[in-house]
Amino acid sequence: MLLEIRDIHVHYGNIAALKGVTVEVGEGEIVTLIGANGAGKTTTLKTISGLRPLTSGSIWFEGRDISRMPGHKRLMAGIGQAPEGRGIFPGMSVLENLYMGAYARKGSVDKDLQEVFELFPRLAERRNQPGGTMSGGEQQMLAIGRALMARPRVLLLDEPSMGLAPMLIQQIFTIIEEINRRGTTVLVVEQNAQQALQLAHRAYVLETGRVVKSAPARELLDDPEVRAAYLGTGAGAPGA
Ligand SMILES: Nc1ncnc2c1ncn2[C@@H]1O[C@H](COP(=O)(O)OP(=O)(O)OP(=O)(O)O)[C@@H](O)[C@H]1O
Repeated sequence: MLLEIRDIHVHYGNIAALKGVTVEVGEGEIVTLIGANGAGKTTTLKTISGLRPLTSGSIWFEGRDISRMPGHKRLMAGIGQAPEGRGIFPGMSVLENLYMGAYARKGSVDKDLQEVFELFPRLAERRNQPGGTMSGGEQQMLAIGRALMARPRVLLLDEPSMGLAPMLIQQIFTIIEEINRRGTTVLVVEQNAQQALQLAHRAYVLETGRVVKSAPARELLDDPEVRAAYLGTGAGAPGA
């Protein structure tokens, strides 16, 4: 396994946000975590990238226990994240934002910049525009592009579809597929379960800090409980 999250418990003060979450991500896979608001999806990603400490359990990356490794070292080790709510630098240009993504890296970044511009032609067109004046969808592209500049082995994506129009959601998911096809492993957290399950190879369903199901994504698309709870197409719904 490239990334293994083993039975992690995470607290905010006295509140248990994760109560024993186990997730595995194999090399080359797209894995998705789906679940309702507050299920613990964002907390899981933040714990993997080192933004939240563990109470117990462990995280393994390329066979190494990284549970206590500081966040910046995890980034350098190959764990890249595009955070929820974009998190780009609003006063910096698109190009500067992209260069910031590569700050912890050695070597030339020209090839990576070229690849990001290939994936997101819109960023190339607007390379000199301040990041903060880009549209919501463009900022999402910029956040993903910036994360790719670090050349991650696994890319953590937090709700890439959030706040986007349906056409743009489709576009972002197609690009994530392409990023994966070019060799990057992806762990994506989504409320948009339908799209996420169509994109991913495998999926985990989180409920109040626990994994309640894990299966090939296609199977969950046909699972009556998942359809009722997350796809709005359960028994009695049109098309069920
Ligand atoms: N900074 C915080 N302080 C206290 N509690 C928090 C904090 N961040 C998250 N929580 C709590 O931890 C639990 C898990 O939250 P988390 O953000 O991981 O859920 P989520 O599945 O990503 O939800 P959403 O889809 O709404 O983003 C929730 O009960 C939330 O209220």
